[in-house]
Amino acid sequence: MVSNVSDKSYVDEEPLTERKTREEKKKVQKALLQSDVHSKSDKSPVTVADYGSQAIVSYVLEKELPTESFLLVAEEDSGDLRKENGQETVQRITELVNDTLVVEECYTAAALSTEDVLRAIDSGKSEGGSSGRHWVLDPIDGTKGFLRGDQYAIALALLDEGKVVLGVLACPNLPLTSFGANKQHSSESSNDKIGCLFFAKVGEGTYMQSLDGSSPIKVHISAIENPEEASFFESFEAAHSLHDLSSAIAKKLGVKAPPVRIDSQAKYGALSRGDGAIYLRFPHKGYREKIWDHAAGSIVVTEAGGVVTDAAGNPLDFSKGKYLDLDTGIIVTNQKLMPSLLKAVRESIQEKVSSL
Ligand SMILES: Nc1ncnc2c1ncn2[C@@H]1O[C@H](COP(=O)(O)O)[C@@H](OP(=O)(O)O)[C@H]1O
Ligand SMILES: [Mg+2]
Ligand SMILES: [Mg+2]
Ligand SMILES: [Mg+2]
Repeated sequence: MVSNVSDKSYVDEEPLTERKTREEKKKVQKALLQSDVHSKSDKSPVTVADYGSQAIVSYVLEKELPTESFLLVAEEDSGDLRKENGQETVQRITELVNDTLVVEECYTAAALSTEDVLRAIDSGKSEGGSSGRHWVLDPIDGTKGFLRGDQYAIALALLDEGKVVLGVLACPNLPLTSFGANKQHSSESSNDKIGCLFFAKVGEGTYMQSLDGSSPIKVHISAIENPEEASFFESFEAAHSLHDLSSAIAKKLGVKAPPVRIDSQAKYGALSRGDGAIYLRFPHKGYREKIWDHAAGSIVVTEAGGVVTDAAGNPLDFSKGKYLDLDTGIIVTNQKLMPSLLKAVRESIQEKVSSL
């Protein structure tokens, strides 16, 4: 639920020229991506944009925070790029990074070398943990969505003594107005202005602004108490979350709307402004969730009044290093719906186990 709907600039339709520019940019983006996609050892995709984003955020954070001891836990590393056949890709990333930094005038003094870029990527090698402060970065969350031209997010959080105290989520393809059960998953289908930035600091609430810089507005999670009126989010990718289990849970709960499937932590952002009321995530057996996939999103939701837990109702523990130790899955909703959601989750999991 957006708390200040009187801000007209926020809900205006995108002018035709801007929409054309956006469509042009997307065409360029797609053309770039064809040759710039690689496969990691776990078979997941990584692109020059993932590496470039990590290099830029890491470089800028270190420049902006010179007095802090700088520890960063980030998804990507330079291992594959340093191999013999990685040279061309590093060159490409370095060009993209320099082109991007040039836009920000204060970073134009000297172009970064390929070694500077590799070093910036590798600044993200911290393991995290329960002591001190750690930045946590997913340079592109939802790479598969990014490749499809759908939703993705750049997700940055700050951990202090293992607790998330700050979160920023940039969602370049998320419409500024609602993105719920009544909208299709692809931003191509929408005439709304797109590009949202969510940010939350512990104790201070969650705010959203457009990525091109409108003034921030405070956002709140849905206040829906009746599950029949609720809609729920889940991963677009069936490989990332058990769609049949979430469908059983939704049915048990009485949710009528079909699932809204979108990629990335854009789900947390959309939830924080009340686009839907529930987020269900049940990875296939054996998958271990990483902190960068949830740190920023979880504070964006909790500061907007939501609750984020594992399937047993435990809060997420970000103090154990790179991985989250979870009971089965992650569920998110408002405080009123959480008890009945937990009950539906528990019963559906039991039924699934006993049917095996
Ligand atoms: N088998 C799996 N099960 C659950 N999550 C997975 C997965 N394989 C990859 N992921 C994670 O799911 C994230 C995307 O989440 P979503 O499904 O909500 O879009 C990926 O982030 P990246 O795209 O940053 O690698 C990746 O970390
Ligand atoms: Mg990835
Ligand atoms: Mg991710
Ligand atoms: Mg990623």
